[in-house]
Amino acid sequence: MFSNATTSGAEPNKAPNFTHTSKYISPPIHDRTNSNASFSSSASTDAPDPYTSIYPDGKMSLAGISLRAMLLGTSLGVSASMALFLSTVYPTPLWRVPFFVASLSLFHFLEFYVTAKYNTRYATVSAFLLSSNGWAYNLAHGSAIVECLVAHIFWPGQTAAGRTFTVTEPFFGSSISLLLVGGFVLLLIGQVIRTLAMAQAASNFNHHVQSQHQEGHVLVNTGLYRYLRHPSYFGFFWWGLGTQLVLGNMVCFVGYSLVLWRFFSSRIRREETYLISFFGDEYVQYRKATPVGIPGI
Ligand SMILES: C[S@@+](CC[C@H](N)C(=O)[O-])C[C@H]1O[C@@H](n2cnc3c(N)ncnc32)[C@H](O)[C@@H]1O
Repeated sequence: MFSNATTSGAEPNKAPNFTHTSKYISPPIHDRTNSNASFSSSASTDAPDPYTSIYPDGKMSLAGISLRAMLLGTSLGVSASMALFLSTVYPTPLWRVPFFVASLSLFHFLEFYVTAKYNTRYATVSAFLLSSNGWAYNLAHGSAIVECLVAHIFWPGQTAAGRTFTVTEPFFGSSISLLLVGGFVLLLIGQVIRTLAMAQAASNFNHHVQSQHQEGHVLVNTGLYRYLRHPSYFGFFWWGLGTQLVLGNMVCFVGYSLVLWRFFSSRIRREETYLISFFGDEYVQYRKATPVGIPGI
């Protein structure tokens, strides 16, 4: 589901170097009052380009961050409104598609927001996790939308979702299915646990698996980490399956289960090899005492 760009343990994440002196470093605030200093198209070549990164590695583009935040916020607002409209005013099972888009928008926004709040030095454009997951991730979500649309257009009333909500049933009709409730619960619990885990691990959390012990990286075994040894993966796994139950997708539910299980199984194996090399017996004992919460891992 994800490409090596995000999953590779070989490449430790590099935080932007704030002390680096380069022509791309932002000028002092008072210089910005001079129209030639930065935001004018006629700025000198030494002035930072407001549309590209003001940081040396190009990843912490403030323009890129604000653009993504605005697009995700817009997508969340529009799709959540559509889901509400299609489930109440004009009831159709297809409310599930905009609901899924709203969940995805919220997920990616929270990835960045929690990083910015609790692990600020890694709050780069890539912290949105929008592009680093690769084509397979986008294909998975695209397939989920297609399955839901195709199932409801060609086999209305025949799918797991369609049996629950026909076009004449209101959103909170009498026949809310266990699958739908289960999907909502998984999605909600998954999102909350993923977000809380990132906040609790704070600077010890990194979207890229670290292969070298960084200064200040300590073993987190309190909070959620006391009960689950990979709570953010636990959250992501169950959130992903929850989305497919809410969509009523049987094919993608099986596909997501297999792909997510394989992904987290191999990622956890690799991550734990590094964690044992960082923390030795302390991690071995922690691993023995603390479950993952994903079946078979
Ligand atoms: C994407 S984060 C995932 C953290 C954890 N696996 C989870 O699911 O919550 C990956 C980084 O977290 C670090 N990490 C994982 N478990 C940790 C722990 N218990 N304490 C400190 N760092 C941890 C790893 O070294 C890796 O660089």
